[in-house]
Amino acid sequence: MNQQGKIMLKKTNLPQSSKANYRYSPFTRQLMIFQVAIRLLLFLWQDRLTGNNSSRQRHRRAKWLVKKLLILGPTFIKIGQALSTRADLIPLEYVQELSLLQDRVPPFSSELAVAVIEAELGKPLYTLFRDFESIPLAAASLGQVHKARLHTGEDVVVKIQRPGLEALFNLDFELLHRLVRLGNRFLPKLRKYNLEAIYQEFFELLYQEIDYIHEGKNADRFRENFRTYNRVLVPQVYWEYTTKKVLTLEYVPGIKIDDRPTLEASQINTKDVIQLGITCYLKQLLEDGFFQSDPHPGNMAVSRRGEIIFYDFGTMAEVKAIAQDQMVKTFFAVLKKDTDEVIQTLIYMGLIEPVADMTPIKRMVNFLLEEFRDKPIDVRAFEQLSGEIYLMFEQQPFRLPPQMTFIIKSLTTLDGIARALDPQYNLLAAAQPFLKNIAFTQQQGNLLGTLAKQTKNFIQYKLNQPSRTELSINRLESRLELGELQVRVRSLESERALKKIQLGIKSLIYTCLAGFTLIAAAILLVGTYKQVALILFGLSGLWFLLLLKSLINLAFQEKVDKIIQK
Ligand SMILES: Nc1ncnc2c1ncn2[C@@H]1O[C@H](COP(=O)(O)OP(=O)(O)OP(=O)(O)O)[C@@H](O)[C@H]1O
Repeated sequence: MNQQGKIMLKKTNLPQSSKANYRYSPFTRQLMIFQVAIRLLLFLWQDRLTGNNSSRQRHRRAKWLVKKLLILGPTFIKIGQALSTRADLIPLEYVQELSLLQDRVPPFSSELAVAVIEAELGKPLYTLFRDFESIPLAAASLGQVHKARLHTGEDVVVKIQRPGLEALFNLDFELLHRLVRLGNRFLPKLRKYNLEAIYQEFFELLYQEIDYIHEGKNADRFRENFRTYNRVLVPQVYWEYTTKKVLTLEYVPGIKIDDRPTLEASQINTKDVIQLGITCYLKQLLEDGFFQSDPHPGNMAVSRRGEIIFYDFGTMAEVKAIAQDQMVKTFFAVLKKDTDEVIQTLIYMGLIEPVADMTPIKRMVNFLLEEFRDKPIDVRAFEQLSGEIYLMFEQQPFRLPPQMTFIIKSLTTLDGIARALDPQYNLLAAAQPFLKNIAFTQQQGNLLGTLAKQTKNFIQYKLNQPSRTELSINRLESRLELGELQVRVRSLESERALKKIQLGIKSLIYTCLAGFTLIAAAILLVGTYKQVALILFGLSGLWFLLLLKSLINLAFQEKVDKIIQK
């Protein structure tokens, strides 16, 4: 505080947002959003028409979209980031490009930050804080974090929402809803994607993120869940300095969790950090059913004493927690690659919906168990899996519950962090302490019984492991049984063949119509009906165009078939 009792605000050197308030007229904003949507649709239509649907082209289009989302600002940056976890909704190339979409939004000025604090807390800044650092510790698309000190001497961080953000969200979501309704009305092909449900999902998700009271409550719940873990730190919330747009938290500094050189220089055992990180995540997911759905490296840090600090509780997800003996059973089911048991647990947790034909889900879980059990999780392998799903569900879109996609994304992110710390690490080995912890700290007879039984079964299973030849025959057998590969592929093949026949017949009809109208027009032209002849010429032109479109579709279909057969 300076002599006049006012806090001096140093000017920040960081570039500041020119459009800090995001005030647009509804008309201008509608124009901006609709322009991007229409251009994207036209690009996609053009690619489809010209058969230019290569992965390179999709990357090009996705890069263009990322640029536009950045220009459209916070709402769209957040939607893009949320979409980047949805390999079940959008093509892989878009997933890859959108996952590079960072909150590269310049910070807003400290004067604006102070104005928000004073308006929200209803008091001048100097009565609230003894010190307030004008240069933010971090700035993202939704808000920025400033360090401050209370009059009682405690160091805190103040997270301030970007001015005008809520109004922008309201306007953008209203316009997006309008777009969804228009799409459903005029583009019937879009209906099968159930855009309304996707819109609702994103709407709820993003509105939660701009309510800091909600975030503070999440932080309290998370801290309570980890109260017996003395190596986990969750900053306290200062509720008297918190509103929907201002969140004041205890200042808990740390080293960024993936910063291996600094961790090693501070003599922190990185293997220990990995084990603790995995244990914390498994606990969140399995024991509490309440987990951080976006555990990126900025949301976790390590204290000088090796404790893990969690920041940011804006995006928490919930699943049904499972009983501990079920957890042990599932753990062994993963070890034994028992697809059915794993699926039963996923259904119970609400992560998979039981449907009549569980074949694709079984294939997916089987693939995951094969791919990831003993190896590091590789995003590319997940992409390969999504590729298979895309192929199978070309005609019938397949949606995973959002929680499942959060878990997959979280696991791949955590895996990336763990590998940055120790390239040799193994997920299952790192998960052992968690299992031991639940088995031996609770001392429940029931649980120990399950553990003993499962261990005995597992040893028996290991002893009865078939030879390599038997194993490959079994695998072939189970693949046939699981995927009913031949039957399904043939059914897709026959659907594609049917589509080609339809296109062939269409082309034939258009050829006949074009030929017939052209001849009729030529005959009438030499007679007295010149005006009718002109109309018929125009009509034959139209048939030619439709013929051209159907031939292009046919060529496109041929190309797709060739790619699939490769
Ligand atoms: N309690 C805290 N103590 C110390 N530093 C903190 C604290 N909370 C946040 N930070 C710092 O601020 C950064 C951003 O915080 P946080 O993730 O909560 O903000 P955000 O606006 O939600 O960002 P994003 O959306 O990118 O995750 C953290 O990475 C951390 O460096």
